[in-house]
This record gives sequence, C-alpha cells and structure tokens, in this order.
Amino acid sequence: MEATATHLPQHPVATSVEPSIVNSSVKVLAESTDLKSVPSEFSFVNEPTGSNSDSIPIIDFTLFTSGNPDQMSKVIQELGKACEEWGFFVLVNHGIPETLIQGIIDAAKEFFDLPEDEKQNVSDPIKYGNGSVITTSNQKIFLWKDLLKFPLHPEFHCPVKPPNLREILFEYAERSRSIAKTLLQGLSENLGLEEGYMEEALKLDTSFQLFAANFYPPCPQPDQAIGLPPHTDYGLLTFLIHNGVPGLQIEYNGKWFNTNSPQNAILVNTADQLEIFSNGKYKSGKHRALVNKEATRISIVIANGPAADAIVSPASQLVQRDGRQLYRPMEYKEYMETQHNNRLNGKTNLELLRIIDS
Ligand SMILES: O=C(O)CCC(=O)C(=O)O
Ligand SMILES: [Fe+2]
Repeated sequence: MEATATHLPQHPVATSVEPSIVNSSVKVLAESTDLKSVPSEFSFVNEPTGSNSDSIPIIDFTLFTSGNPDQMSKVIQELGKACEEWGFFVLVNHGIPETLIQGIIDAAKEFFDLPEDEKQNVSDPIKYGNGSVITTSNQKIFLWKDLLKFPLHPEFHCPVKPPNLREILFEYAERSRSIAKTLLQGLSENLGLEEGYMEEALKLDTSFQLFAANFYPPCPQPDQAIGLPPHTDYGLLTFLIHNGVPGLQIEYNGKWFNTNSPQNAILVNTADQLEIFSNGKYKSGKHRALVNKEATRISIVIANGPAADAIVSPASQLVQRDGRQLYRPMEYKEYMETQHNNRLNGKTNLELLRIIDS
C-alpha cells in the first residue's frame, strides 16, 4: 500500500494530458461490467471523508453592482476575508443564466459521450485524454477522470463537436472574465492599491483564460483512486461549476470540507498568482476532487489568470507596507510550464518562489 503523503499537489491544467492508456478512456474502462477494482496504474490510496461547514463564505455578486457604497464596502470586506481565510468562496447571484451554465455542462457531457476516435481527433492547443501526476518517488499515477482543456483568451479555441459548444462557451468565457474583473477590482481595493495598478501589473486586458472539463466516471473503489489529488491552482481566480454530483473538497485549517453549493452558484478559489501578487495576504486555496461509486461527476473549470507574459510579483506598494517581499517574481507562462516539472523536486512552484528568511 502506498501512503497518500507521497503524492504532491498538482494543478489540473498542469496535469499532463495524454492519449489514452490501454486505448481506453477512464469512461470506457469504468463502463466495463467486469471492473471490480481499480487497476494498479490508478492506485492512489486516500481517506475520502470530509466535514460539512456552515461557515464556508458566500459572496452575493449583486452587492458589487447595487450602487450602494455601504453594501459595496461590506461585500469587498467579506470578499477579502474569504480570500485571506479560506482561499475559497461560493459566488451567488452572479447573473449568468442557469440555462447557460446547464448548457455548458450538457455540451461537455456530449463531448465526453462522443466515440473515442472523435475525441482523440482534437487538435492543438485543444487537449483531450487521461490526466496523470507524478509522485515524489517518480511514479506516474493516472487520475480517475477524462480531461478536456484549451485556452479561451486572449485567443478563443473550442472543439468542433458538439456544434453548439462554441457559441455558449464564448459567452460563458466573456461573462466569467467580466465577473473575475469585478472581483479583482474589489480585491485590489481591499488591498489598498491604487486604481488601475493591478490591471496594468497583471496585464489583465490580455488575461490568459483556460477551460478544463473534468469527467469523473463512477469508480469501484473510491478510496483507491483519485479524481484530482490535493493541489492549488495557478492563476488568479478559478471558477468551477458542476453537474450536481458532490466530490470537491477544500482544505481549511488542515481539515477537509465538502463543498455543497446551491444550484447555479459558481465555486471560486483564490489561486497562486493572487497569493503572490498580494504578498501572501490572500491564500491559494488547497482542494481535491474525489470520486464515488454511483454517479458520473462533471466539473467545468475556468482558470482566470494574468496575461501569459505578465511577470507576477508581489505588488510593490504591499512589499513597502509589509516591509518584506514574500515571493520572487516569475513570468506566468513560465510558471504554468514549470509547474509540472517542479513536482519532481518535491515542491510546488509556489513553495519554490517563497522567500524564506535566512
Ligand atoms: O472537479 C473538481 O471539483 C476540481 C477540479 C479542479 O480542482 C481543477 O480542475 O483545478
Ligand atoms: Fe483545482
């Protein structure tokens, strides 16, 4: 038996995506009626229990647009606190129609239901396949999911099938960027930064936005495989919607919590570039995705980042105020590219960039 402690945090969008192993998607593997146990390539022993909490922050997006200064300053404070303490919040009343959210989830399901050869046919930079992670003992573990991912901004990409995906995804991507922009403006104010500083430093006009759809089929032994091991995301704010099947857990004070979100909410987590930019004030929320025996889970992730060529460092004003700089700068593109390799050194990029007092 392997200890879960040997497995390192890993970002899904940094997860290598490769053509299927044994000529099979996890979906096809899971559909085989004689599958009673998890094949050894997927073996990831884990303790899937999590607690429920009433205190997971909920942010009402209408308060940003109410025009009422008191409500606005209250919600900005709540948002800042959520990012400082949990690195995670549930965004409600965000204005994206439920039909659009449901449409994206249905279209993603349609994609995963296509014949294997059609899915394999997507062309770069669209990637489809199995996700894998590498352990500190340099062992490759396959994740219990199929994965589709591609960039949405500054260049929009989309698979040809299903044909309705392009239009709804374009709209969802735009609306997500606009919501992310409002939230980031709120956080910039909460940090006490000059207006416009964050937009310019992170080059938000050409922000890099990435789409990932995760398809987690039922698993015969949910404690012997993992959808996604504990990790933090790269980027600024990750948005997640799902098909209603539970599986996402967040870590808070060293404990795992289930995320039970109201229908149509967006689950948002603070990601690495925001922790760096805020000089450690906001915490990149650690989370994991579990699998279950009964139902397929689909999650749709939008990673809202800085521009790929932005060199992300702690905001100078914060460094001056705090009297110390907690992270070294790194170009966002390099951060994304090296996230995967660095795991072999036993550290995440965020840890490698952290400046430790000597
Ligand atoms: O599917 C989930 O709930 C988690 C996905 C995730 O963490 C990610 O894609 O970064
Ligand atoms: Fe994630």
